[in-house]
Formats: sequence, structure tokens, C-alpha cells
Amino acid sequence: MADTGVLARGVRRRFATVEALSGLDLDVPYGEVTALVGPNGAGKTTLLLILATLLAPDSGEVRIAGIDPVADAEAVRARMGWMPDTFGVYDQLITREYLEFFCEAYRIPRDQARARVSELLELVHLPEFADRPVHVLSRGQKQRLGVARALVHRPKVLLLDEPAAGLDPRSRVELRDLLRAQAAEGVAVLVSSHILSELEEIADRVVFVDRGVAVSDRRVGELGTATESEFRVRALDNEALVAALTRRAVPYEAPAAASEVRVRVASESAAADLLSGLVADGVRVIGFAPVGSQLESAYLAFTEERS
Ligand SMILES: Nc1ncnc2c1ncn2[C@@H]1O[C@H](COP(=O)(O)OP(=O)(O)OP(=O)(O)O)[C@@H](O)[C@H]1O
Repeated sequence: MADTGVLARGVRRRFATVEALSGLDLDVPYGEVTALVGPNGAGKTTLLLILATLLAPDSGEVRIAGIDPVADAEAVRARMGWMPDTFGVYDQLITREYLEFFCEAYRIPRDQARARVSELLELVHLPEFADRPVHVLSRGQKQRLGVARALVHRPKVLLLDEPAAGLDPRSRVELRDLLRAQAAEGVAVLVSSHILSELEEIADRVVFVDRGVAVSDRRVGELGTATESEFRVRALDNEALVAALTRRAVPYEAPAAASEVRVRVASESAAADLLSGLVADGVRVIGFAPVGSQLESAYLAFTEERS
């Protein structure tokens, strides 16, 4: 148990008539990025608030770095970094002062705080903003400052609620690198998000949450193998492609106006077989790619199953 950054067993939390969490189980190992994915209202934020010591569960067991957040919130906070989905920044403060303020909150001695803040500003690529007011930072830069704030006390567990929301592609890549680097240092990272295509690159594991329970837990590399998915196929000669698919009895859709055909295959392995078969049939294939990401296909498959 001590070897898991986050452990949750049978966690329940009700708000009046709504059961936000109905017996959720979760493990977040050290050294990995675990993503929490699920539709609106699935209970992700409720769970993160409980893990961050900000909300008590009605029942169930929770351990953060081996410690019960209800019994000893202070010890958990000393080991856990938290970035909420919306967080205020004290706009009038200078960026360096902003982080020094949080160092003080975590009782980091002043002489060490200065060095720690410089280190963090380097880490989140904001050193040139050290002496500028927080309000000049862009949204992506503020988001990175939020990560720096969560890392002030070198937590072993890092919890982030929708950190990539509203970020442009470049800021998302920077955030991804930052989180991967934390995992490489041995931190247990838990991140909730809706941006599925990005999560595929950020996360090692994906936990799907729906109606207050974790319904599936998969390693990102294994996502594509278990689910049927759709592939987009393009060939120099569309008619030859359609003829080959028909001969092979592969279900396809060929929208009249489009220059591509969509096929449904049972697995990645079936997709690979189909591609080599088409080439062997003499079809001059110029494009063969999954529609949406693997994570997206898995997500759609699991929400379909449950609706
Ligand atoms: N403070 C509250 N009072 C009443 N109901 C709440 C409260 N917080 C959450 N809920 C309800 O609990 C359920 C789960 O909400 P939660 O915010 O945890 O979902 P989520 O998965 O984070 O959703 P989203 O992706 O939209 O942020 C929802 O039905 C929500 O309306």
C-alpha cells in the first residue's frame, strides 16, 4: 500500500440526492502519469477534491502516500501537490513573490525559498518573467505557474484537474513534458482531462470514470488492441480500393463526395492485415490511419456500452 501514490477503495460521496461517487476504486502508482477520463458529471472533480483533502468522503478508504487524508490532512498536504481546474493568481504580485508566498505557506525557510523559486521558474520555462507581475502572463504561462506552485514543496503525489483546458498546442506540449518529467522523477501524477488526443501522449494509464465508479483501467499502449475501431483509407484509385474491400468482405463506408473510405476493423492487428492485403491486391494505398485517437475510440466504445 505504501508503494502507491494514491489508493482509493469503495469511495462514496453524495450531494443531496446526487450520488457523485458510488464506490470508486483507484490506484495511482509512483513514476507514472495516470489520467482520469469521463463524461461531464462523472465524479472526477469530486474525487480529486477528496484526494486533495478538501472534501471528506461519506465512506470508503483513501490513502495518499500511505496516509489517510481524513485522519491527517496536514501530513497529506505536505506530500501532495494540487492544481485545481480554476485557480486565482494574485495578479498584483510579482511572479517570484507569488511563488515565495507559497514557499512560506509550506514553511520553506526564506534562504532556501529564493533558490527553490529560481529552480521552479527554470523548470516551468518562466525565468524571464521572474520580476514581472503575474497579470502579464498568458493563460498557458499562468497554467505553468500553477504547476510550479503545486511543486513548491517537492510533492510525491501530484493531482491536476483539467490542466490542459484552454491551452494552445505549444503550451500543451510544454505541460506534457513537465508532467512526464515529474513522473520520471518518481512522482505519482494524476490528471483529469477531456482532451483525449493529448492524454494519449501524457498518460501511461487511463482510468475511465462514469457515474461515480471507475469502469475501466488500461495502459495507453493497450488501448487499441481490445476495441473495434474505424480506419480512414485513401488510395490513388478509389474504385480499385472499394473493389478490393468488397472482395474481402470488409465493411466500409464511401461517402460520395469524399476521396477516402472508412473501414471498421476488429483490432489493430486486423488493421495491419488489411493494409498488407490491400497492397498485395495491387491497391496503391496512400493513407491508412485510425479515425480519431485510440483513446477516443476506447472512450466512445465504453460510453456506448453504458448508454
Ligand atoms: N457541491 C456540490 N453540490 C451538489 N452537487 C454536486 C456538487 N459537486 C458536484 N455535484 C454533482 O456531483 C456529480 C459529479 O460532479 P463532478 O464535478 O465531480 O463531475 P466531473 O466528472 O468533474 O464533471 P466535469 O467533467 O463536468 O467537470 C454531478 O452530478 C454534480 O452535479
